[in-house]
Amino acid sequence: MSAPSSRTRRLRIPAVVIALVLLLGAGIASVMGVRSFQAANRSLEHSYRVINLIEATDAAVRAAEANARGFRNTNLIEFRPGFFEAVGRATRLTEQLAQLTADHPQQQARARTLGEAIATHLVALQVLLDINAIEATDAEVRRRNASTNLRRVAEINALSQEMLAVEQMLLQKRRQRSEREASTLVLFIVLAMTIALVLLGLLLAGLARENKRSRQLEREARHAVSELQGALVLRDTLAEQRRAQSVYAGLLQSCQSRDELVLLTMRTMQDLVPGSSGRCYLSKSSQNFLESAGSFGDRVISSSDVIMHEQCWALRRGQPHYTRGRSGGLRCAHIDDDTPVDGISSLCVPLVAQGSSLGLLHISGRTSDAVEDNDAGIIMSIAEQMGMAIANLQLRETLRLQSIRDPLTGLFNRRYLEENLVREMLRCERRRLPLSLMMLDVDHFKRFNDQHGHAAGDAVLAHVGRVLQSLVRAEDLACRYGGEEFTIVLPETGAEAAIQRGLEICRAMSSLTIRHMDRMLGPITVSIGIATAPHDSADPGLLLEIADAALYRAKAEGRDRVLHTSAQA
Ligand SMILES: Nc1nc2c(ncn2[C@@H]2O[C@H](COP(=O)(O)OP(=O)(O)OP(=O)(O)O)[C@@H](O)[C@H]2O)c(=O)[nH]1
Repeated sequence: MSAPSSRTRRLRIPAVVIALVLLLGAGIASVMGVRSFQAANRSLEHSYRVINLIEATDAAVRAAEANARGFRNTNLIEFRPGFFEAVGRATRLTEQLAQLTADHPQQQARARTLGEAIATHLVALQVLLDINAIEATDAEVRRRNASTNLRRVAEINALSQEMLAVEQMLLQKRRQRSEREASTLVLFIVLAMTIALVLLGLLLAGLARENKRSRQLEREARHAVSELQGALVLRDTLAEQRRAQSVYAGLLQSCQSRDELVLLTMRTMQDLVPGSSGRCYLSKSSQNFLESAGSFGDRVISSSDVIMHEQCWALRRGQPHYTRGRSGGLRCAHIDDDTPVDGISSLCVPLVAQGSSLGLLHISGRTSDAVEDNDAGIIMSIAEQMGMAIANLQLRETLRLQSIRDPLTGLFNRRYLEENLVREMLRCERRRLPLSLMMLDVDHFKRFNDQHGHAAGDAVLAHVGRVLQSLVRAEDLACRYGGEEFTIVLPETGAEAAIQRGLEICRAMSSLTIRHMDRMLGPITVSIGIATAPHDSADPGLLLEIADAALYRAKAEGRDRVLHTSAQA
């Protein structure tokens, strides 16, 4: 593409020079032609003037002859002036003829000869006017004179004719030369103009082609610039998205709860895919449905708050499921039927970690501005990180529960009790409210173990744990203190209320029927010792000891009872 255009460009200057030279040549030729035409006209005019002079001279000589003869024949005096006027005219004309033919020496020589002959002839004619002299002349002399006159007239005629013929010939030659020159000139001008016009036409065509090519290149350059700008914007967007993802990954590690994690994810999604909206569903442990845990954006598609596992293609297949408009894939059953289809894209991405399904990210948006390829990549990356974060959170929660819960009864363990008893006592003390502490021990548990076996004993302890959990308030702390001994912290509870609660527990335990290995166990009874702060002590360790002492006394007094340091039930 570049080689021909550069060759054309190289030829352009010589072509312009040639075209200009040809046009200049045509111009000069035109001027020269006009001048040559003028010169030819002048020489033609000159020839015509010479011819006219010859004919006028001849006419003047004839007029002189006619007047001379008229006078001699009629003797009328009127012929004399005409004669002399004709003689004078003939003499002037012969002189003019000699001057006019100065450009042609031979013609001038003829003109002079003719002038001399005419002059001689006119002198001879003048003799005719002198009648007396003629009559005095004898007949022989007159006859000789007449013969001489005739010869001179013939000579004058011959000279005139010769001059006329020569002038006609010159006229003819000049005319032919003028025509030849004119034809050559016209041919040259036509050729020069044609070549110049062809060259200029070719140049203009080349320029037009180049102009078109330049415009095309300009368009391509503009397109390339806009593509580059688009690429730069995309690069910036991707960099911003990478930065947001890295911030998200960092913050994920610090999330303390699923709610926090969902909130963070929704905000991040809002930033990363601003044109879309979405929801996050989390699985309920050991249940076959997912609940909406958070959302972002203005919803363009309506999806159920609770979805069954089988309602979502992504959950069923364990991989992302993408739909685009009416014809772009099957919609999941959790999307409401009456939501618009055309121009809407949606993407369901399962939240998976270590092979187990933890939830679902459902993103939707208008096809033009959301859930495109890049967005889908981001959403899947976010879903992957979120899945792992949820799994980590669950693991942490499990470990935390394991560290504070007793695995057999599900109640808090002794370490948790000791940590939280101090806090609860301080809180109640600040608010000037009482706090009761209950120590509970299963009666004759050794005997029970011995009769039914250790596994049956474990089953009883697990049941006791469940009963205690069901009988305490949410703010109470039910703990397994160790072995078959339990502790319940009752914040904001005075001695009376604590004793009532203890009695309820005793009744619930004695009516407990436990089935283990197809055998009915029980009934069981429990003994309970209670101490209340700040009445008994404001010190957690001491309060425990006082409650334990009350329990010891309850055992000593016959078991299956509740005993408070300050009162007995
Ligand atoms: N099955 C089972 N037994 C336990 C567990 N922890 C402690 N024990 C048993 O509980 C019994 C406690 O017996 P003791 O402390 O002598 O008291 P008791 O037999 O309950 O008699 P009193 O408390 O005086 O009514 C022991 O035999 C322990 O082995 C446990 O986790 N599971």
